[in-house]
Amino acid sequence: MIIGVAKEIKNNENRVALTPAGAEMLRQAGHTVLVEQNAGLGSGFSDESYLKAGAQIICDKKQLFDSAEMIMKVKEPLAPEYELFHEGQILFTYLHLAPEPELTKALLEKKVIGIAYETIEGPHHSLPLLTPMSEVAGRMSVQVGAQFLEKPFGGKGVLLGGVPGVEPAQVVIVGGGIVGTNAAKMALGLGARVTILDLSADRLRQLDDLFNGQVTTVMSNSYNIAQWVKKADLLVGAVLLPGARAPKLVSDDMVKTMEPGSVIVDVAIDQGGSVETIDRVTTHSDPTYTKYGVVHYAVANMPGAVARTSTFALTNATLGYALQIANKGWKQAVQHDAGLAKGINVLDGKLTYKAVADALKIAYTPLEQLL
Ligand SMILES: NC(=O)C1=CN([C@@H]2O[C@H](COP(=O)(O)OP(=O)(O)OC[C@H]3O[C@@H](n4cnc5c(N)ncnc54)[C@H](O)[C@@H]3O)[C@@H](O)[C@H]2O)C=CC1
Ligand SMILES: CC(=O)C(=O)O
Repeated sequence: MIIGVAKEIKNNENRVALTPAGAEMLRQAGHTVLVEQNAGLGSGFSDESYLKAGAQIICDKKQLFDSAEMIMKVKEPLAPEYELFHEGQILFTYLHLAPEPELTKALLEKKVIGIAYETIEGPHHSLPLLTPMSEVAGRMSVQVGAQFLEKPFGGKGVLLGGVPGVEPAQVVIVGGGIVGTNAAKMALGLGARVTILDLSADRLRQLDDLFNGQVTTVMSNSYNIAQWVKKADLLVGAVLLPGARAPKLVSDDMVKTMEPGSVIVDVAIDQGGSVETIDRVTTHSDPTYTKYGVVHYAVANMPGAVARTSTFALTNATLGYALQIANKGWKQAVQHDAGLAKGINVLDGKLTYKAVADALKIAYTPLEQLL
């Protein structure tokens, strides 16, 4: 198979979908790997390192897209990329289609085979290609939250851990999955008080065990969320209903009860965001805005800022799937791996992921009907 690795164009997106090691493994399996010029630079990989691994460097983005049977990316395509796809081309990347009607329309019109990292399933409904970036973003949420709590960054001037004689800050995390757990680890490590709300009583039990009672676990409902949002110095949005638009769990009225200079980091923004006062996606170059005196951070590609760590973590998880798709062809690969099949969101002009179809009010076609 001819595989094209595109350079990312999103604001401060420094990750790349394939490392030189991955290029070498695909080459050894008999595939042709085309890498867009400078695609790896933001993660510390030179064009020479890809050439040494047996890849070819392509200077022209259009030529790369025209030649490749499978395009590997990190982030969802942006408008200037929509035109570059061709019918039957495989796109292997994060897609997050539920909040993206224009992108979805473009991929359907182009009849692209869109395999979304974030909906591929592993054992027990785990999300193996989302997990590594959720680990990164969960950890970062506390790092960036701590910074924006500082006065020069618009915050109330509170140190997460406090100091002897001065109480620590209160971190409230809505959603106790991978992002939530990693945020809690960092916040506890810095000495903050931590509360996690989740819908699943089993998950709350696991968190209580995992943190040995050091975090407060609370059942998620609108009453409890309102109580805890009011107390939060740092609020982290970390919910997910796979594929679907994130539920707006934190209302406008709840945010109004927060103290001025408190901070919200809504990690779930890539699925549309879980906080009502977040009405726009922010970027690494302009990461925050203030509403009702509260600092809002809503960057949809947080791991792009720590690209070297993130690229290794992401490609550790994606490469095996890329090899399956390239070696067997997409159809056989999904027929052999039901978890990989869950990644197919669009195929042959049809929407094949139910939660996305429901969010966008587009007809849903079960994948099995198209195989
Ligand atoms: N902004 C960024 O750069 C990044 C964003 N993300 C996003 O972070 C979000 C969370 O991802 P993960 O932690 O991996 O998901 P996860 O599936 O591991 O955890 C989600 C948790 O939310 C809980 N939940 C669902 N509905 C809830 C409700 N009403 N109240 C409270 N909890 C509820 C679930 O029970 C689950 O424990 C996703 O949208 C993911 O795409 C992940 C990585 C990077
Ligand atoms: C998960 C995701 O959207 C990201 O890593 O950017």
